Amino acid sequence: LTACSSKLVHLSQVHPMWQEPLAIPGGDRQSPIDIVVRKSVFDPQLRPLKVKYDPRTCQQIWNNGYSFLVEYDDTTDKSTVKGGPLEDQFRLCQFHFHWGENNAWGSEHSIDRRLYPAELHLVHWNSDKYSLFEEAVIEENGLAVIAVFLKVGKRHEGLQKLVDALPAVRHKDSVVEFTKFDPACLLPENIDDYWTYAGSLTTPPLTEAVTWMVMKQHIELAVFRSLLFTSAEEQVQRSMVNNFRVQQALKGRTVRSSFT
Ligand SMILES: CC#CCOc1ccc(CNS(N)(=O)=O)cc1
Ligand SMILES: [Zn+2]
Repeated sequence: LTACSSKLVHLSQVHPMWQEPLAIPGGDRQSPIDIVVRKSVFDPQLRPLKVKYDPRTCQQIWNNGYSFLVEYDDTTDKSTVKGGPLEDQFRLCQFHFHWGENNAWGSEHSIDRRLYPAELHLVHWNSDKYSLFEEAVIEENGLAVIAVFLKVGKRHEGLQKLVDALPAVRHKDSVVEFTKFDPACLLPENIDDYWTYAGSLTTPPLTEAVTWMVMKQHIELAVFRSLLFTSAEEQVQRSMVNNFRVQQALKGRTVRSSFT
């Protein structure tokens, strides 16, 4: 156990990939969580999500040693999400994935304890209230992340372009230009059915700034695990797998559903 400020952080919570900060901000709305379907509450006031993505805002892929991020130009409101549980408009800044070493696990959230082989996160920040991601990341209404579960299955044409670019970013800190990719192709057909709850980033800085929207419908693709955590120089190349955080306590939060 590590005592820090008023919070005791059990080291077993620490993900092997990185040491979690000793003082987790607040600590009563952490992510990810298991979504217990029978305990989720249908909220008829939840509107459909309105997603508008412009492929021209796609810029590059970056291997940050923990995942690979596809980064978008978020200096204008060209790629945004609003509606659903959101009071404001949120700009897309990047998307990335979490996956396991096999198909038995890899997702961060689970549905009635069911894990998926991987999970996509589309990260957005509140551009109605803040002018930069860095400002929004510490505000409780600052971020909105759309989570989509991935299952191993048929080839996904849209994603194949991304998978084909991954060998160029095999090593930590490598970046490759990547343009004209429409992230809407990663969304399931049905984005009206989702669960939503107040949570946090699942990677540092773990700030409790995220309105999560977890899609009920998953997408399918052939699997990728060709990435590395380590730089080219390091002798031992560790493959990048199991980059998910342990699940966190619900601490009394309610998970709402947009569907019955
Ligand atoms: C300032 C700053 C910063 C770090 O920015 C991010 C952005 C996205 C993420 C992804 N976290 S997750 N897995 O919850 O979507 C983490 C840190
Ligand atoms: Zn993530």
